[in-house]
Amino acid sequence: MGEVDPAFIQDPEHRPNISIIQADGIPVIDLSPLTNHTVSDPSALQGLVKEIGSACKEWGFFQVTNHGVPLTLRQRIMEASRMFFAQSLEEKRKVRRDEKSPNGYYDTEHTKNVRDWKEVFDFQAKDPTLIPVSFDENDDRVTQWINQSPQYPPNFRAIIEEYVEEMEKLSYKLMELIALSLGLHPKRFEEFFKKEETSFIRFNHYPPCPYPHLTLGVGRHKDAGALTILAQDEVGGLEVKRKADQEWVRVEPTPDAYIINVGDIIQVWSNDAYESVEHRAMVNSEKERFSIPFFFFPTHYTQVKPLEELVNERNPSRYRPYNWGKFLVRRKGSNFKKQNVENIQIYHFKIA
Ligand SMILES: O=C(O)CCC(=O)C(=O)O
Ligand SMILES: [Fe+2]
Repeated sequence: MGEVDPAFIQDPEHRPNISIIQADGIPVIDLSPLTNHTVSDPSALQGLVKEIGSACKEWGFFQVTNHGVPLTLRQRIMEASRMFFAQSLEEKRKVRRDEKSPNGYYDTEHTKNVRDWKEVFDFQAKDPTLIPVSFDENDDRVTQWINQSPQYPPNFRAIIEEYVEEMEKLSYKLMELIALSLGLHPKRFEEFFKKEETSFIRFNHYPPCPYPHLTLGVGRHKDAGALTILAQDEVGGLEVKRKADQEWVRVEPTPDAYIINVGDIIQVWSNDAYESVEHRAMVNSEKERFSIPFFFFPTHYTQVKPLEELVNERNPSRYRPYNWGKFLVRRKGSNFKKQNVENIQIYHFKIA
């Protein structure tokens, strides 16, 4: 093995610590009260809502069990992902993304301008997805992002579509619980997503890496959307920055659980009551690893700002409104290739 390409090397202060701390305490929340009661009967859900609220406040991350997503579907999609990535680079590049059409395969993603040790396949939940042409505030034109259909495995697209439907169902349930935990109407968030959400699903493949002390599968970052629902395989590697002491702690794989995290949009909607937490993925020198995050994103025309019910004179709004579609377009462009400027972040909209 030759020298590592410098594009992959993390600055010394961001390199992974090989002697990891086990995450004690990422809450595991049993969602079975949801299947036994409907959210229209909030009293039956009080305990659950409280657990969700504390997890969002104290960790920004939690795992859910009894979530209703069939295990067989999860196994099928994991297997399909393995089959897709096992193909030659030439085959995968037939469904490659480019700057204009950001869905499909690529292996050159950068997080904070350092290259990630991974390859990826992205697929929009809605096909087509409506999105602004550019991040220029004065440009009102809207375009469509469409999906690419890999030829192999043959039923990949159908499995993805079935799985995305389950991810959407779970996202809506979680948003209802989060709304209740903030004292809001359970359907408060629905209008931001219905029909024209910009959500997407990502297939991550982290090949074995001979330099696990220098590189990361995904560098430290916060998720920009509302919620992320992550399936990770049994290898493990996800690390979360624990709010209590700012230490990196590992989230151990749990076979049938999903890992949920609050994204930047919930941080803004809740006016910082719930914070989006930094996380990253380690690579492994021996084993390859697969993960599948679903990013629940609102409609492109959503103006993201703290909810009126959650601000008052004593707790004034901490953010200026921003347009989600413009934010997303700008973000996608900068993840695609190394740039010399910092990525757009929600703190750019923070009211000092
Ligand atoms: O693979 C993982 O465990 C995390 C991936 C992630 O954080 C992301 O894709 O945003
Ligand atoms: Fe992430």
